[in-house]
Amino acid sequence: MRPAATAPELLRNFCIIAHIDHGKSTLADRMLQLTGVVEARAMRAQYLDRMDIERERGITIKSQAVRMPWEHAGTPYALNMIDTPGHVDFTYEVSRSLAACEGAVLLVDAAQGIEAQTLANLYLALENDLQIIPVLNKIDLPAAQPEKYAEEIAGLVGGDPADVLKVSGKTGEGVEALLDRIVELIPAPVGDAAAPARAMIFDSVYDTYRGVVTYVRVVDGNLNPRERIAMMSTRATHELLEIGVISPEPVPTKGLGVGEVGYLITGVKDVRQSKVGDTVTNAAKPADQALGGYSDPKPMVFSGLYPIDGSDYPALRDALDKLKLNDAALNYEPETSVALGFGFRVGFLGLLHLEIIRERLEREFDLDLISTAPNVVYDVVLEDRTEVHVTNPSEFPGGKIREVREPVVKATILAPSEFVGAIMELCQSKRGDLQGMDYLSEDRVEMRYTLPLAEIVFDFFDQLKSRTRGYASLDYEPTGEQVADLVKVDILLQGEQVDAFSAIAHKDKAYAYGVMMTAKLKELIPRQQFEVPIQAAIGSRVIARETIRAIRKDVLAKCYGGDITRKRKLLEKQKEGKKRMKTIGRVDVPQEAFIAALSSDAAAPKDKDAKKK
Ligand SMILES: Nc1nc2c(ncn2[C@@H]2O[C@H](COP(=O)(O)OP(=O)(O)OP(=O)(O)O)[C@@H](O)[C@H]2O)c(=O)[nH]1
Repeated sequence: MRPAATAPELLRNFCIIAHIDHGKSTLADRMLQLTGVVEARAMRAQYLDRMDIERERGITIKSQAVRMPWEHAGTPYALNMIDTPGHVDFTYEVSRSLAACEGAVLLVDAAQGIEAQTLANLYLALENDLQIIPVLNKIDLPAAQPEKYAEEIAGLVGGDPADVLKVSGKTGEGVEALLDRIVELIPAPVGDAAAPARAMIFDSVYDTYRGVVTYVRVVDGNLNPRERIAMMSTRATHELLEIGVISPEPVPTKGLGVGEVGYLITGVKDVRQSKVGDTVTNAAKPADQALGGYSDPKPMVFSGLYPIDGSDYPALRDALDKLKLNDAALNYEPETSVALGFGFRVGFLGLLHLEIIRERLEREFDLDLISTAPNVVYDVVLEDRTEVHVTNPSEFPGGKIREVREPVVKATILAPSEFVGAIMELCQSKRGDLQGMDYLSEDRVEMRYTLPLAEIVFDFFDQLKSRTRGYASLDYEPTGEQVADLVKVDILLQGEQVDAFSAIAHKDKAYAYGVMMTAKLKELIPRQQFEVPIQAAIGSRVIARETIRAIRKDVLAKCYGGDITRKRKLLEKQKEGKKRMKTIGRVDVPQEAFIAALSSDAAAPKDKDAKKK
């Protein structure tokens, strides 16, 4: 028998928000086990190895929203735990998950205290009017200081330090009390059961076997299997093939009512047809007004992706199309580069997103790629006030420019107070503006900066970590644009511009970029039969120059006389080598030189740790 919908007063929808590694997944696993959703025996095999389970069941579970039964004071409740990604790149995903909940468990490592993402997530939760349950985790650790951090948290969210729950996701201590607290404190969802159905899409994933699986939270009315539903933004209608809850596998139900969280399957094949933030309604009896949606995620960082082997171009296009099915935030357009041939200009949410996509393309689709140095988006206003949106440095307009605007972020840095000086120095060197500073306790400080996105995209996080011996944490969110003194630096080989190396830089840093790039290319490009000047220029003004001296490369020099076949072989080989060269003007540049120059320390994204999930 398929279960019927649950009454709203018996439902609790919550999420767990935490800084990376504070133990969210471990606590979630423990809850699944304590509520009997996953048996203790199966626990290890299944939940700690999510990828396997996804493959086995042929549905992408990712535990976006798991329903758990929990009895409190003799009454059976259903708790929906909604997953939120932890990294800054995906803040927009966090906020949409939060919109599906009434409460949040704010989880803090009892040995670490509050970190930057704890704050960022807490603010998002407060903006969504969620009931916050503060919890200290990992109290089993010898280094845990629950009393100290309970005070820190109480100072932040208000309330009595004694009310901060103390748990261990590892041993399970305190987790039952937490489940009880969720029932007691988090409000039951409210909605109009008699109104036309309205359900908010908070996630949608593509599954090879079942097509798109859409995760929804019902606000008003109800959705039932076999009826026709309509997407309110596009008016497209689909038949509801299956509807149900995840517990922990998909369980079809007789429908979903007010406040319920579950999944829908309609047989569409493209996540864009089931857009996150859209409202699902009943096609026969549609609602008048959509729920407040989310804004579309806007790509923040762009990079050119080119196959190393030009004949892989169609394969790259197919691979991107496939990834797009499951990632509505991925954007790309074909692009050609004199130096790199055919490829795509791809827009990402941030560097982590870029790295994930690149890695998936290489691993799952077996492609060898070059990616150009990532850049942010600039708005250039010309003298006649026309605006140009620049996603590729080589498109930066020449001629008279009135102003250039670049994206800025609001960054929050948390660190022990002894590092304040070091952090200020770093932020200053990155054109940061201190907005405010607060002491969370006597030895921990929160610093707020506005920084150009372009400055933190590269090695900011690495530098922050090294200057604070790993103690600082960082979070940031876009806050708009600012006018800045930016110029385009071109790199020229024998007077020919090489598009892949153009960069947009702040005026004070343009010279350094020019010197660095020309010196590096001098190392990488083999000597030619004529002299090759390498120049860096802003407009027509050359700011740096190196010269590769001429050489006559005679491959036959070593074979005197005789053997004609041997000579031929050498000449053949030389021809082969030439094929892998790109000719810029008259200069032959080996493919490897491009790869080496573009994946240099200066150009490569490095702040890896900033962004595990
Ligand atoms: N001693 C102890 N270790 C814990 C506890 N909870 C989690 N851990 C450890 O802390 C580390 C991070 O735990 P996760 O559950 O993966 O943390 P997370 O917040 O989900 O991390 P991300 O998924 O990377 O964001 C793991 O090595 C866990 O084994 C706990 O209660 N006690």
